Amino acid sequence: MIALYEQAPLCIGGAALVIVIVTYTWQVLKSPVSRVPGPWHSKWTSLASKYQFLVGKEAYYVHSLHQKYGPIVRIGPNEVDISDVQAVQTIYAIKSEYSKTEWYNHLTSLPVRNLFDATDFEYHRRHRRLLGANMTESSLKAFLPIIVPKVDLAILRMREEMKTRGAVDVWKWWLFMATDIIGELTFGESFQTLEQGRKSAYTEQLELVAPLSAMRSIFPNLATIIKALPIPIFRQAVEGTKKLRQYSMDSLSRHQRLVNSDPTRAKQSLFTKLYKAVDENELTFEELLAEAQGYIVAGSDTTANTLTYLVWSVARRPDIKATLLSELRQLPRDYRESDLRQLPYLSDVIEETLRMYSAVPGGLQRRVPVGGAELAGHWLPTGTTVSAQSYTMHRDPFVFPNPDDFDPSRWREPTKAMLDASMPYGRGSRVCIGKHLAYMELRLATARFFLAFPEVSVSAKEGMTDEDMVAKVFFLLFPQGKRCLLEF
Ligand code: HEM
Repeated sequence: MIALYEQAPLCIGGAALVIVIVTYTWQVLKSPVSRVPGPWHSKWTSLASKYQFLVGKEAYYVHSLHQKYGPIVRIGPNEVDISDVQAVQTIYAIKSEYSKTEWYNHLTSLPVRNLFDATDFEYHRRHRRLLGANMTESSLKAFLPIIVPKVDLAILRMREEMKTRGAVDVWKWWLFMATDIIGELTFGESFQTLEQGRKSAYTEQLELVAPLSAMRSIFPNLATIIKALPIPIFRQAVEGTKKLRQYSMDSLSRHQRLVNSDPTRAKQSLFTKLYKAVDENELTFEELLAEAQGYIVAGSDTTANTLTYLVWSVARRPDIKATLLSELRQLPRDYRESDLRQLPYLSDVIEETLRMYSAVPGGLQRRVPVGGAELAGHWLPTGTTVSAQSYTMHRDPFVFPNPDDFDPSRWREPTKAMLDASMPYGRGSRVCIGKHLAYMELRLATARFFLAFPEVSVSAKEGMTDEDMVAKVFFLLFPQGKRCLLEF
């Protein structure tokens, strides 16, 4: 009797465990998501895809699932990825009711939300309206006097590096260029990485913060504990977060004071007009700060990596380079950015790069709205996480024949199916706000680069091989060798 009494806690614990397991099993098995095709383990856990995210391969993993299971695949008990045009049009519609998931909140450590990570529709709409006015094709023309000299300086620095090193790391210089451009357009002053030839302190801090962001996005609860532990890599990340915030606050305040005191002398930035919104209480300074920090991250690696893959892809294909050069050589000597918009092959090369090397190739997570939804032939309950990834959408062989070939000519007369499947900048109400700025930089840098270095080819110096260019994906894509050596 006494022995039984002593064992009671054990029995109660055991019974509770059995109840938990049975309830979980019951929930999993009755969930409509469990009927979506996918690997058996994804019914129970999303650990496999989380692991793939941490090693930079989730986009490839999900793509392989699509090749095996079809246009809709289960990647976790409550998570599916879809590669189906109709479903994509529903999920990422202009007036979509599919909100971004909390995953976006965990990706950044900002105390208030910004355009990129906002999950609330109204908050996002208000910010998009305020920020959008400066990001149209026509308003961005005013910033060409800031952008063009930075492109030219990047080309000059590449020429210098070629002389001293015998090869040029274009990845580094495009990153410096894109960072300096978005830095000056945001803060009204450049990071001057092109001038100094090395990463800015801001970029260095961003890199230190990255491991914690990755950890937080995958294991949000664990990250809170890890942050408090004396592990150097995470301590540095916490310190880095504070420094980034301080730098952004100082720069924005400095620029704001200049704009308010002498608007004619202050350099125009994408945020100049927004100080008025702050004064009129349409936007808080904290929100403005969060937007500025978001712009630096969203506007640097994306454009730099796209340019890197573009020049690398063209440099290794003499036929494509010759066609591009013959078009570029017809430009007047004093050509303007508007002339570049008229060049069809330049545009085809850019589109093909965006197809094959989308800077954000993985799934863009959204939440199924209240009431559930029928997508790609499956009923998904309220709250299911759904995503589509450009990596897979851009490799449908029925839409893009020989999808692994870099073939700009496929864009000469794009089919409706091609346009429907394309999503390098996302789609709908959350489509990239920096898309016109990115196109501007891509056009200018590509034209300037190939006209300056028509003999460019891929370098084998310093052990550079195609392996360096295999892309890793931590939400953003980058070459795993963290370099791209070319020579001319
Ligand atoms: C080739 C260059 C670029 C590519 C491929 C790209 C791609 C994307 C993609 C795929 C999204 C959607 C993300 C999602 O739905 O989760 C996005 C959103 C965004 N991008 Fe870009 N981007 C590029 C350049 C830029 C630049 C230069 C900026 C500078 C301001 C920028 C700022 C943003 C912002 C703020 C958002 C969030 C928009 C919103 O949710 O309303 N991007 N970008």
